[in-house]
Amino acid sequence: MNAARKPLLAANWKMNKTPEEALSFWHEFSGRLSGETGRVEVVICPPYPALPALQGADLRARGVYLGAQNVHWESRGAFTGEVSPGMLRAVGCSHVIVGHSERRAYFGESDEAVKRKLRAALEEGMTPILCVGETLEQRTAGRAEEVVAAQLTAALEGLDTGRAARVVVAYEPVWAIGTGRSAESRDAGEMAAAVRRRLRELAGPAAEEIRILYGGSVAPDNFAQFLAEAEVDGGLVGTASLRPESFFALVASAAKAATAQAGEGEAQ
Ligand SMILES: O=C[C@H](O)COP(=O)(O)O
Repeated sequence: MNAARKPLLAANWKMNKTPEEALSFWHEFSGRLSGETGRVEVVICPPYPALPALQGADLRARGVYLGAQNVHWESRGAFTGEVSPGMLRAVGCSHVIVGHSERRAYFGESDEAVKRKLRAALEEGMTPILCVGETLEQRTAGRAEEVVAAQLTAALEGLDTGRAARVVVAYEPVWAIGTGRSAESRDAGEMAAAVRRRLRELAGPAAEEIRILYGGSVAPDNFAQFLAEAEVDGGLVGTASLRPESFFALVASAAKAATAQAGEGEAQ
């Protein structure tokens, strides 16, 4: 982490929780909050049908943001099953995940589609959380950095610096997602540093403002190690975000790390 960037923790519930279950989670989770959201940007990304229920709850009053897991790039039209950025805004979303590896792998989402989604989200004033990451095969072949750099280039090349600064990048090694096998924090730190280098090439000084998250089997017992890496600014969390107590433990851990870092900054 770096005191110059506010850490961000996003819950990606994937295809889990009805509106009722989402509200039940929120009541239990919010009951535990006591000021952590002043230090950490917390985002909850439920499935689409649960968005209105959470929009009607007191997330914003408690400093928590609402996000979506996907978006289409067009604003309206004959695109059966798709949802536009404006529609997400209308149900309270300020953030949206784009290019998650599950969307790339299971739904054929191309780099070009990811780029369009990212730009459409920015155009609507939303914060896109751009997911990048290599497969195990690519890592074993020593191509992890090259693959991630290409994904970043495809999504971000040509973006003006004002918009680029609003992007959040989530580095998620595909082999670590939902497997219980997280990356070693040192490897994640090295990949985050490689992401930052590529961002500098693509976005110049705006790169220093872009938060880089780690995702892939993040859990309360390993998260602090990732946050200790200089270029890791938070997490994109699947499984451990489904239970209020474990997601809160992650939020508390990030808030503690941010407080410690702010203290170090003041002491210098
Ligand atoms: O978006 C979240 C990631 O895919 C990580 O999922 P996970 O925490 O279940 O490994």
